Amino acid sequence: MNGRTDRPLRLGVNIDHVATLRNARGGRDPDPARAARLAQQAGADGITLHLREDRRHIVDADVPAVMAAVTLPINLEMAATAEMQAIALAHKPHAVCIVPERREERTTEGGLDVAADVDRLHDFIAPLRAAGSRVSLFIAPDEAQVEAAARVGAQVVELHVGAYCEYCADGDDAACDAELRRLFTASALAHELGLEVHAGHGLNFSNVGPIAAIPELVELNIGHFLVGEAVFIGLDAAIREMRRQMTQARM
Ligand SMILES: CC(=O)[C@@H](O)[C@H](O)COP(=O)(O)O
Ligand SMILES: NCC(=O)COP(=O)(O)O
Repeated sequence: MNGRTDRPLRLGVNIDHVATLRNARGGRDPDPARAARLAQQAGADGITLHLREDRRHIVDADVPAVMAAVTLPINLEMAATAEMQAIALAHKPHAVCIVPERREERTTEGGLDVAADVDRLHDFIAPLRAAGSRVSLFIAPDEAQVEAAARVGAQVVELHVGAYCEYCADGDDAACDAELRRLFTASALAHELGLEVHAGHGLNFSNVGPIAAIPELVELNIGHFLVGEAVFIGLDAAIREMRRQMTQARM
């Protein structure tokens, strides 16, 4: 699998888990808006934040605070609910990424089942697009889901790379390679259908290279690892190193 491409690859820094740490104690520190500012200074191309229905990390007030803190494009991740749609329409972020959510899950476990919800998602997306947000769907690298994403009017798909990251971490090379192939195939199909292709979830310094080499990808969203790594080397250094590895993988 050769990923040689001239297409630039953006890094969206997800600051959710700065809020996780803040919420562990209550109060204001550490401040996700400050993290977003620092990410911008370190060379991030965008800021991602996920306003979960249970507000376990990002809370409503973080959305305007982060938007005011940076000039970068904001990618608001959210479930396809009426409450979240109203919030997105009030703030009009650059991008809205619709993700599946279950309260019991520890983190986003899988992709959105777009194929099973075509009519509802079509109607849900239309006002977001009309308000000027680019609409992205967070999906598994599955051809039926990519085709459904194109049908419902999404402009972008973000491929969930969590399974690939887990197989690689477990040392299951066969499953890791098979998942990587699925990601290459889904990316090529999405691009062919006119969708912009992003990827994210669980990326770190050990697994980002093969993903960054997928030629159709134009954006990676990375958060949990970068916030964790910030404890050891600082957020600025963690973001710069991730950028370096992404660029290297692209060459
Ligand atoms: C959808 C997604 O992948 C991200 O939002 C990220 O994983 C951080 O949020 P959670 O850890 O709450 O899923
Ligand atoms: N959509 C994926 C994202 O924003 C970051 O995921 P993670 O790096 O926090 O797992």
